[in-house]
Amino acid sequence: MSSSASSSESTSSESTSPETTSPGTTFDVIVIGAGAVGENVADRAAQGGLSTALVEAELVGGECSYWACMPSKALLRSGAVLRAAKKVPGAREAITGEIDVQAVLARRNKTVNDYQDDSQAEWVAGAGITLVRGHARFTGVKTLSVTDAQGNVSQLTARHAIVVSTGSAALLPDIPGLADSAPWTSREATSSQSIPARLAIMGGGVVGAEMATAYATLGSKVTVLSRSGLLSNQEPFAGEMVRDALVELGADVKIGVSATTVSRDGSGGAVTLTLDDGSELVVDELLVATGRVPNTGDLGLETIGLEAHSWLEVDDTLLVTPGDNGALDGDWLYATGDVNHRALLTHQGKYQARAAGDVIVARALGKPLSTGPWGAHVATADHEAVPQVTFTDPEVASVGLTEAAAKKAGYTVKCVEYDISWVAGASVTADGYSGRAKMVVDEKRQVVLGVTFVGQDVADLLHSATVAVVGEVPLNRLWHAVPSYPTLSEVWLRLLETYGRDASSH
Ligand SMILES: Cc1cc2nc3c(=O)[nH]c(=O)nc-3n(C[C@H](O)[C@H](O)[C@H](O)COP(=O)(O)OP(=O)(O)OC[C@H]3O[C@@H](n4cnc5c(N)ncnc54)[C@H](O)[C@@H]3O)c2cc1C
Ligand SMILES: NC(=O)c1ccc[n+]([C@@H]2O[C@H](COP(=O)([O-])OP(=O)(O)OC[C@H]3O[C@@H](n4cnc5c(N)ncnc54)[C@H](O)[C@@H]3O)[C@@H](O)[C@H]2O)c1
Repeated sequence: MSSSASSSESTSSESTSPETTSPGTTFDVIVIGAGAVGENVADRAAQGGLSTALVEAELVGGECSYWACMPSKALLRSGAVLRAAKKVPGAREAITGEIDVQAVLARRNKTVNDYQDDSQAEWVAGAGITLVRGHARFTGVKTLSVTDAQGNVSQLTARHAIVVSTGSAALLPDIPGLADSAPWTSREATSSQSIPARLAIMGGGVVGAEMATAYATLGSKVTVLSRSGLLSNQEPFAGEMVRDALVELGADVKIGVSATTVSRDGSGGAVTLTLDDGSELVVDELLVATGRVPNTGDLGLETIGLEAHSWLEVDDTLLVTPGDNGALDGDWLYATGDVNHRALLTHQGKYQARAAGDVIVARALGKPLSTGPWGAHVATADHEAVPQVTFTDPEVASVGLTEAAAKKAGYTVKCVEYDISWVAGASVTADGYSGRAKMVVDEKRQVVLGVTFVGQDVADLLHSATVAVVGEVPLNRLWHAVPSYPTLSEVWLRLLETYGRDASSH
């Protein structure tokens, strides 16, 4: 399932390429965690000619493939297609029944390959990477022990680098009774084989908003408890539009309300939440979607002078920043993906993986480094050019800085907004199209700092904005990027027109 399924040989003259893993095996590079990110680091290192081991405790493919991106999108897609068809006369009349929940769950199961990772393990082998199954723990500088499912322990040593790509897990807030109430996390929400009649969701972030959309569509009576507005890291109108849509789907969205205690009646009984507005909520399942913690609790970090349970702070080449920790001397410890807390997104982690894999190869082989901003060996885009699509209905697609974030960062900005329903492409897409776009412009440099699109089918519009932000394309040049008629991308032209054209600067 990895995006870059090319094969490679470990041909470096200084490399050893073991056939099997045995006590004391040495590799050039060891990657801990075969999620989407770890797979890509290992692939780049192997393609660069380094002998590479990939250690995985659960399923090759990680969270994204089995319990996050892919199953969540599978749960959401059928409802989105159905609603889209209902907005187009001719198609609408052809809909003769309700959503088929069992078929949706079956398609989700197929999407996650029934929780089997053989095809991904096959890809790893084909890429010339040695897969080591088991739980890795540091035992010292450049050394690890790996404990497999049978309890056998083997030792691995890295010649050049170890990369921690162990991802993150759901955070459970410290609310009395919560941990003992068998709450759902994103894992249960994305893998459930049935739809609870009543589902409460704690947290109005991305997981909360997406799962509220999915479960409300699939028949649950959903109640969302959100301390702040929904999707509070986005432009405010995004969360407001998603909230309105959820209410239309029959969900109850309680803003500014938190649970103070949680309890469950016996095993598998109803869950009761007491809320800080004085009310009580009784549901069949409670999904906790209140953020993430790093998978660094049982990693032996103490043996190399780092703290267990901490996020691993890295520089732009993805090296764990050493501070005054002598154990990290020699540029050998890297962290990529969720575990470094830079941008908890698969695509951004894979971007880091490409930079990290390549810089490890360059450092190992003494090749020139390209570590200035936007160089080949750095993850510059993590700072101010991160794209993200939230697959609610309407979708929220954004890149770069929001107005609030840009002002906080010290930019002088001018922002323009536009109602996407006014472009011709929107009226073709759906009757009664509802959507909004916003562009944040750096007034000084006349470049786009951030763009947000909210509406049906805006996800694939996003890359145009990402190119504009990353390329720092001047506004006067963007006028020459002509959007095709009649597509949703004409919103670009409208945003520019709303901003105004300065002919003197051309
Ligand atoms: C519900 C949900 C939906 C999401 N949807 C999207 C989306 O649509 N798009 C998007 O871009 N992002 C999405 N994300 C975020 C995305 O899932 C993560 O950013 C991504 O999975 C991070 O990849 P990773 O490789 O860093 O970590 P992971 O995918 O978590 O992989 C880490 C791997 O390391 C293994 N591991 C951990 N510790 C050890 C150890 N000690 N020894 C050996 N192996 C170990 C784990 O078993 C795991 O396989 C979603 C997240 C959630 C929760
Ligand atoms: N489509 C996507 O790209 C996608 C989808 C799902 C998840 N993800 C990624 O996964 C990560 C985790 O998502 P998430 O939704 O768990 O985290 P999040 O940080 O996006 O949202 C968590 C929300 O929970 C709230 N919260 C925290 N404690 C609370 C409490 N005690 N009671 C009520 N609310 C509380 C926070 O204020 C916040 O709004 C995100 O960083 C996201 O980028 C991405």
